[in-house]
Amino acid sequence: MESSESIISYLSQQEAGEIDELLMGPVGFSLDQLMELAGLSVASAIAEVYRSNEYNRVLVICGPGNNGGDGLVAARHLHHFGYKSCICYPKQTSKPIYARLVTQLESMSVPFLSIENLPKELSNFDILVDAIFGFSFKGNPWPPFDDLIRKLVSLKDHYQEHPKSPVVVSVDTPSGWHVEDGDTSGEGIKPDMLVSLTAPKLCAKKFCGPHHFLGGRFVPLSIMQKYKLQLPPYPGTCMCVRIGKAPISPKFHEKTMESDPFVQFQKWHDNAVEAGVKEPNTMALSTATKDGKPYSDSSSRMVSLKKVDQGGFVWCSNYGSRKGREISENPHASLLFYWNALNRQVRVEGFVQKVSEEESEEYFCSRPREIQVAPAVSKQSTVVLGREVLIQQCKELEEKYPQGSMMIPKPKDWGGYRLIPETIEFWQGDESSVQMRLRYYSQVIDGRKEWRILIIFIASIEWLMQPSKKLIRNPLLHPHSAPSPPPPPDPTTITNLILQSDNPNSLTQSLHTFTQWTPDLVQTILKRLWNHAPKALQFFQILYGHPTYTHSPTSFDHAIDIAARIRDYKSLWTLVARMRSQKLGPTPKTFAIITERYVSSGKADKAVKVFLSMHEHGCQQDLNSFNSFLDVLCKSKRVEMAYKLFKIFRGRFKADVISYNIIANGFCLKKQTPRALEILKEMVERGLEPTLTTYNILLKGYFRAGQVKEGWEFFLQMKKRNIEIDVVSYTTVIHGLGVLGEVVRARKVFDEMIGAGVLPSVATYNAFIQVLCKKDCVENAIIVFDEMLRKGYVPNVTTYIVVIRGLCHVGKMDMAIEYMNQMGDDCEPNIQTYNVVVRYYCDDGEIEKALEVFEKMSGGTCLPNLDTYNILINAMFVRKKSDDLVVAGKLLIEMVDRGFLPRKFTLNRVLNGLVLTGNQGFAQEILRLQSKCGRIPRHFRL
Ligand SMILES: NC(=O)C1=CN([C@@H]2O[C@H](COP(=O)(O)OP(=O)(O)OC[C@H]3O[C@@H](n4cnc5c(N)ncnc54)[C@H](O)[C@@H]3O)[C@@H](O)[C@H]2O)[C@@H](O)CC1
Ligand SMILES: [K+]
Repeated sequence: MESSESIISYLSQQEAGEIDELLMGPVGFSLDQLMELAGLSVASAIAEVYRSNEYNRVLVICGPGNNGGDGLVAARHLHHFGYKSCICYPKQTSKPIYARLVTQLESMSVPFLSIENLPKELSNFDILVDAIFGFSFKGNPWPPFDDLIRKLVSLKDHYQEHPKSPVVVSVDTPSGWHVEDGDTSGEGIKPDMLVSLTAPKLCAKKFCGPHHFLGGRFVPLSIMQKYKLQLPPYPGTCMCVRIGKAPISPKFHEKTMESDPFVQFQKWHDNAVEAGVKEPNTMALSTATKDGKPYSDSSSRMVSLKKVDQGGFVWCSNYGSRKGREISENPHASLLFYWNALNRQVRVEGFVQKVSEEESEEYFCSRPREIQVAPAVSKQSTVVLGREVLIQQCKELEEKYPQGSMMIPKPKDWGGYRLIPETIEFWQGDESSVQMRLRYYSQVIDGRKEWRILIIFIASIEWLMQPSKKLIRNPLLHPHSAPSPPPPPDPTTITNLILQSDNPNSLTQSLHTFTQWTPDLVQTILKRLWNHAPKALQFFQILYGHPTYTHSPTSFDHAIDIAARIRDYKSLWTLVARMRSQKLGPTPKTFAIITERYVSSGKADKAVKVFLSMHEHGCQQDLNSFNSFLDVLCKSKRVEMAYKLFKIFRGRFKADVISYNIIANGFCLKKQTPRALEILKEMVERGLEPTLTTYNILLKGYFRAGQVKEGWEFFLQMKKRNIEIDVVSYTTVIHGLGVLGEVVRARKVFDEMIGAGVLPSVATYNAFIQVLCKKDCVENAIIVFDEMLRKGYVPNVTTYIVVIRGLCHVGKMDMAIEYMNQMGDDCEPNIQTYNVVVRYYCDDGEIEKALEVFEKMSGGTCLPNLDTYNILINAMFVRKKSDDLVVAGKLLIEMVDRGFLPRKFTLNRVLNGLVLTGNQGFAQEILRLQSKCGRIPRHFRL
């Protein structure tokens, strides 16, 4: 046995065996006892590092010996700690001790999975516990353990680039490693955590994962002495102790933050202590005079944190000091902690109160005597006659209150202060360019203080604007080198900055200082903010005031569309006026957007007025704008209104074949093919020739109206009359036949078109795949999808949606998600894709998974829309849990915040639910929200 440089002993295989025999011989332990304690320490160590709310699903893989037994015990404790344990125990022994462990787990309904039933990828789990082999392992692992170990190895390879892969925790030794020489091949498992039992084995020297713990708190002094064991002491009542330092700067992610800032502070403080930060309690205290102007009338100094609890942050001081004086005239102060080793900072702002006299008394008594003396003699911040005088005073005090006799009394003007925080902000430095601050701020709701969280991404804009610091060169030193180009602007970073900002002034400043705006960049950002209309409009407005950048007509159209979508007609017309004053429009396209939005919000009459008044805004109506407007009306099934208008104005605008096609299409959409035919007859009578589009419209009309026979006849006629049938005609027939249940015929047409010299388009494939999903089976749809890929087609978002929906529909959710994950950069999932998945998860009662997808959307480039919110809110009533209703309430608040109007029914349902489950306070908040939406219920009382 040898002791490492950091006073830890490592055991050889033989020593481990000997100690084992001693423990169960002369020392008097039974095997059950040792195993119980070992398993408990493994579970405790896991719980210390991997919290059950982030890492919940655990698979414990148990080997044939005692190491496996430890695993069984650990699984039981983890279950009680709130984890979801699963066991894989392929070589169960009949020895009673193991049989009992198995019975215990079975009685708790902990599932046992056979090797065959293990998921192919172990990535379904958050934690994999390797309890396969311990210190008695020799040679190479035999089946089936060789395969299991290989799985653990390849998992690490496969998931190296993936941020969320399961962590591997090895019990006593990493299985497959030589007990003394470690991972000699270099191809063994690489656990993230090792829990050494009794004492680390020699192989543990080679462990280089982030978490090494020692467990098995049962070694008596006799064994310690006999083997000269040097081991770290177990703190307090802990079953395990960390060996070595905690990893520096664990990843900082908003999802892992606590909802209570005091709990979060404690967590970071603990990390600082574990990481060996020298003075984790030291903080800078800043105070100010009454009208505290910065620099002149404020002051900072380091003080030591005495205590932190839900009441606030406490430190002690002389009340007569400068800080004391400043606090007495201005109770606002701030604290700043900086934990260098972790690159973390916490800022606390709030106001300060003196603690009670008793509390101060208590703090004073708890101080070591040497520190009691100083405040007792010093009058802080007053001039002392000399060092000697002070030393003399200390001496006198010591004589007056000799050690061990009377206590030194607390000086009158010494005591504690408590800062009651209003905001607490956590910051962690990061390698990446986007850094995050998390700010908690308190709000009083119904007399109760509640914490809200604000996530702020920083360094983004400045970083975008300047060449990175490393690139800055002194032009005098490098006269010939071209200035480094600034890094390309990143729309995601800017979008996040806008989403997270709660301060319009600083956002304006950031966006204005950036000078490289282009219409493309602005449009990308507007698109990303599509489902957060208020933010999108704020962004547009800020850039409208930009010193050098001017919006393009397309950006104006985007902004107008967004304003119209949330029915903010005032902003809409302001934007139109601005467009005009800048001589950028409004264009016919602008009016197409405006009229479409009016029509879709049920204001068709208003839309007509807008169309007829276009010229008053400086945009003359013409045939194109007339046709566009007719199309808007027809597509929203207002064909009668369109037809009336058409009859009035066809002379004025000289209606063409496109106008007639639009009206005919309008009737087809309403399944009125005879009316469509009438219109077309009229057209021919007026001397206008039908085009291929005209025929395709009719063809589609027949199928839409369910007239398969007529549709088919018409198709044959088209062929017969030598009309050059195009890919649209074929796609229409394939889709039409298929949707009406004629899958075999649809397939025949699909096969036939290539023979006829017409190549299917992606739309044709989409139509066919959809037909197969709906009327045949999803497996066949996937065959066609694969064929499409093989032939070099690039599927689009619709293709994926169709396949994903098909899979969801038959309950193959995992596969659907796989397809969604396959969608590349050029074809990212859009809102419809997400909504399909969210909807099916909700329908299956998998609310958590639905919320997980929702979270992913909220944090990504595709924000949720009205449908997403409606689907999720409705799902929150299924389980009849009061927590779910709170989530529903939060979703409501968020959707209104983003410019979506909830239905009255939805609002009332959530309100009722909250009241019935005793959430009156929150219900009040929803009620306020309701008045904000202008939808106050008539018969509602809290
Ligand atoms: N202080 C101690 O001695 C304690 C030991 N405990 C645990 O007990 C472990 C040691 O237990 P065991 O001695 O039962 O042995 P292990 O659990 O290390 O495993 C040995 C088992 O694997 C089999 N085996 C050995 N080499 C193999 C190979 N190449 N391929 C396939 N199978 C192989 C053996 O037949 C035996 O069944 C420790 O690592 C620790 O986890 C704890 O339960 C409690 C206290
Ligand atoms: K192991």
